[in-house]
Amino acid sequence: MAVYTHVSAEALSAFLRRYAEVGELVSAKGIAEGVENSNYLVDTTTARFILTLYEKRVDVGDLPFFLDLLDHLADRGLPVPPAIRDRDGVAIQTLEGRPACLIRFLNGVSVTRPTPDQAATAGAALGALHAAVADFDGGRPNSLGIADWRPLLMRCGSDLDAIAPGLFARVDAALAAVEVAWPHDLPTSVIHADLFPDNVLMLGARVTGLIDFYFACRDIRAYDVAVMHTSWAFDPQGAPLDGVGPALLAGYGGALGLSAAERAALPVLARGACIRFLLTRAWDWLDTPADALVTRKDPLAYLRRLDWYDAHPEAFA
Ligand SMILES: Nc1ncnc2c1ncn2[C@@H]1O[C@H](COP(=O)(O)OP(=O)(O)O)[C@@H](O)[C@H]1O
Ligand SMILES: N[C@@H](CCOP(=O)(O)O)C(=O)O
Repeated sequence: MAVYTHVSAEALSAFLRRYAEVGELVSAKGIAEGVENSNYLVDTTTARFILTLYEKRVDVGDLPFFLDLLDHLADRGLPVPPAIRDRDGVAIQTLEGRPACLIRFLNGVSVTRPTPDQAATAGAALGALHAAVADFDGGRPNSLGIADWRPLLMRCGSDLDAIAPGLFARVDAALAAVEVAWPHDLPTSVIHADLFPDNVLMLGARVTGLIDFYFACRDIRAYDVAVMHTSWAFDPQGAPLDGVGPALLAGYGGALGLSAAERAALPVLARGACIRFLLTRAWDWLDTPADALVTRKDPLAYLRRLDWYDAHPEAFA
């Protein structure tokens, strides 16, 4: 469960009074999913909201970019949850000493074993997102992009071998190969950078919500497709799901299209995405505070994906 900061009922009641038409607090529960921020499901006398308190990896200076991006995407009809503004028009608040936003609740559930139909509509939603940001001027560099992976590997160091014997050497070698082959001339744009199944809300095969834009940044657009492939085309343990990867690419291709150069780069982009999530999961695995209500995510599920991509060069043909 991701609740790092505890919010008292008194503080939350006072917080909600900053907003017009939000009503009085009825209940608040810490949300089990998520690992980055503290999230609460808040019911009031008028509606349901998500309360997010921003934690370790979110820089408060980046919040205006994230919120502007959500407003931009919502204006273009994408199912994203804008932050609610208070009576003074302020979206970014402080609660229990942390930056915090009250966010519109969206219906839907995230799938753990996507079907090809669900992957196709989710891929199309990423294509629509990339189309919609074509006229969005904001941006921030990717704070977990390829240049950050080797420093993160070195920070984890030999502790990686406590997770699995030989893990440091395996990731070191895989990263060296990715660094050599990384493309530098593909189209860039604002990307989500973390569009895992748990960040897409669905009803059946309909996408009802795209959430958790707190890694959004400017980077290689096809890297976003690769991140989706690594997270959608496998079960949570890292075993491939029949037909899901091709359906995802077809959905994205139908909405926006992949150039030959982008498609050719997907194998290295996907291996890079595996390394990124393996390393951040490993760091969290080694570093999670003992009293945090958070379920650590398995780094080795991304080692299995890395092995699978190595063994299946035809995956993106
Ligand atoms: N706007 C929203 N509408 C409905 N549920 C949401 C919304 N935002 C977050 N959630 C729920 O909260 C969970 C954690 O949110 P998320 O932003 O992924 O957290 P984190 O940033 O900590 O990873 C999601 O998996 C989802 O269940
Ligand atoms: N998606 C990443 C971790 C970020 O957590 P999220 O709940 O915001 O997606 C992973 O699974 O390692």
